[in-house]
Amino acid sequence: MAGRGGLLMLENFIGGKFLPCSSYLDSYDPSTGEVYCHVPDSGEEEVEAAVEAARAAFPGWSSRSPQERSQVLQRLADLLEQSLEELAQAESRDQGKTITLARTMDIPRAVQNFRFFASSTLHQTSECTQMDHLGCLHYTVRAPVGIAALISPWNLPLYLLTWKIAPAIAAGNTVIAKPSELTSVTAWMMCRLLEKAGVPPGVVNVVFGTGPRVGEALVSHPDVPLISFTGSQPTAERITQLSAPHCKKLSLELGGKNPAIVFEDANLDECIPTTVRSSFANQGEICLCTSRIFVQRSIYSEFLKRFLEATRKWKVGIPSDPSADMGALISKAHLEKVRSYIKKARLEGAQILCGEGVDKLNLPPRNQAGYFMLPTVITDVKDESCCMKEEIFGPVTCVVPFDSEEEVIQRANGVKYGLAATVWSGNVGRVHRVAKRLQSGLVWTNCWLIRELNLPFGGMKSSGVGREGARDSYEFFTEVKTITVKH
Ligand SMILES: NC(=O)C1=CN([C@@H]2O[C@H](COP(=O)(O)OP(=O)(O)OC[C@H]3O[C@@H](n4cnc5c(N)ncnc54)[C@H](O)[C@@H]3O)[C@@H](O)[C@H]2O)C=CC1
Ligand SMILES: N/C(=C\C=C\C(=O)O)C(=O)O
Repeated sequence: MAGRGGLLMLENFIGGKFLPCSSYLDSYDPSTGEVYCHVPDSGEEEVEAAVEAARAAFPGWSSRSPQERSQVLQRLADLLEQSLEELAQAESRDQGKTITLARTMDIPRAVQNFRFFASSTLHQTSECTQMDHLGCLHYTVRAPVGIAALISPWNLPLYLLTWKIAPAIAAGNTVIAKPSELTSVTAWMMCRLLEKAGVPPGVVNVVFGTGPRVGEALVSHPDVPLISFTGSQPTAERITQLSAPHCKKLSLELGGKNPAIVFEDANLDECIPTTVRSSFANQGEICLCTSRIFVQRSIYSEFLKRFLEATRKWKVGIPSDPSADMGALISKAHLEKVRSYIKKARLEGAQILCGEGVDKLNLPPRNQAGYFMLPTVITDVKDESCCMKEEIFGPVTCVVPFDSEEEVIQRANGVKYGLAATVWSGNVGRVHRVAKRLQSGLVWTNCWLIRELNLPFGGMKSSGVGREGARDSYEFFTEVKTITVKH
């Protein structure tokens, strides 16, 4: 919808209707630094209306059969797929990611999320045990919980939001989604498809705005018993505090400081291009991205030389350029934060081998104020450095040598996060041994980001609470009851 100054103006989606808001936020095109869209700056009033709509829709939606709900999800997947190109263009512009990534990863995965949970929800079973000596049979039943708050970040906007909406509504809940205020457009576009897909009014409500205003009103609302959140650890702490008085169910998917461990028997022809991708895909703005690369000393020099060559070929370009490997970072503030880590590394005596401050970035005049930076490789950095400890969430990776298996396991585990590790080795015994000892919710060996949606996804330590996936999401979005029958 065109609004003030011909710019796109989004509206909240509550009870099946698009509703204007009394105030709006500016949303920037990361590739130019210009305002191109206005996003509702919602607050308590909008949350109250969304809760009312979600509450009214719950009895009807939760009493439909899984098959009926599944059909609605399948129709929504089909409609999203029919709009794939339009959604990909919008996601790329709104987030700064390349059009290629939006086309081949973000939007296809959003479609797949609905298809996957439309199917998996049909195959959930409950438990039953016998106690014949007492003449008892025990079984479990599961029921949707109620109104779910779904809060998502800006890095994979529709991908991560639909990863929450799909299982929540498949299980019979009604939802209030709050996308990141920095990337709201594709969620709003999805709302335009809900009625046609057969989603009844009030089953999916979307309120736009900032975390401190609308986010906090949502998570502290007494009639919202469960919260699924993906984002940063400080925000997760705040949400935990606000929800604690109500004992809400929480699923928290947080950040990472993910190690790649490259042993001397690794296949470098596969390892190097994959590790460039795992470090810099989506501008390094994926919680699963590699940011600490431990390389066995005997191959360290060769690895570094080849890794740098490959990184220099990783093309930074405007998001609409189909040949670009990397687009713009999400915001000016985020770009400055990422750059500040390079400055700190320099002050600590680390070497910046390529990228920020070393190589020149060529951009068209229109994009000079965009939030671009080059993929950056740091070496000679200590494990205690903030670049090796903190989540940078940008196109920055550190490469350091190691000597033994035991040493590298200790060092890889020596951070507060525990989300995703990669292990590169041709020795199958070592791969299993190391994977087992890493403190990490996910370990990819000789590959990265191959997702099996059935299996648990999530992190340990400060990387999160709970898991998502076919069974895990179903369990989170339902309440279980154990029934004992004496016969
Ligand atoms: N999945 C991940 O691991 C992600 C990690 N991050 C990390 O977080 C850093 C900051 O990025 P942000 O966008 O500020 O992440 P954030 O955690 O503040 O934002 C994520 C979502 O939470 C909402 N939110 C923020 N404060 C809230 C509050 N008090 N109550 C309820 N909802 C709230 C935001 O509006 C957004 O929808 C990044 O630099 C990166 O390090 C960011 C995005 C995703
Ligand atoms: N949660 C994030 C990525 C998830 C990817 C997936 O489910 O495949 C993130 O980057 O925040």
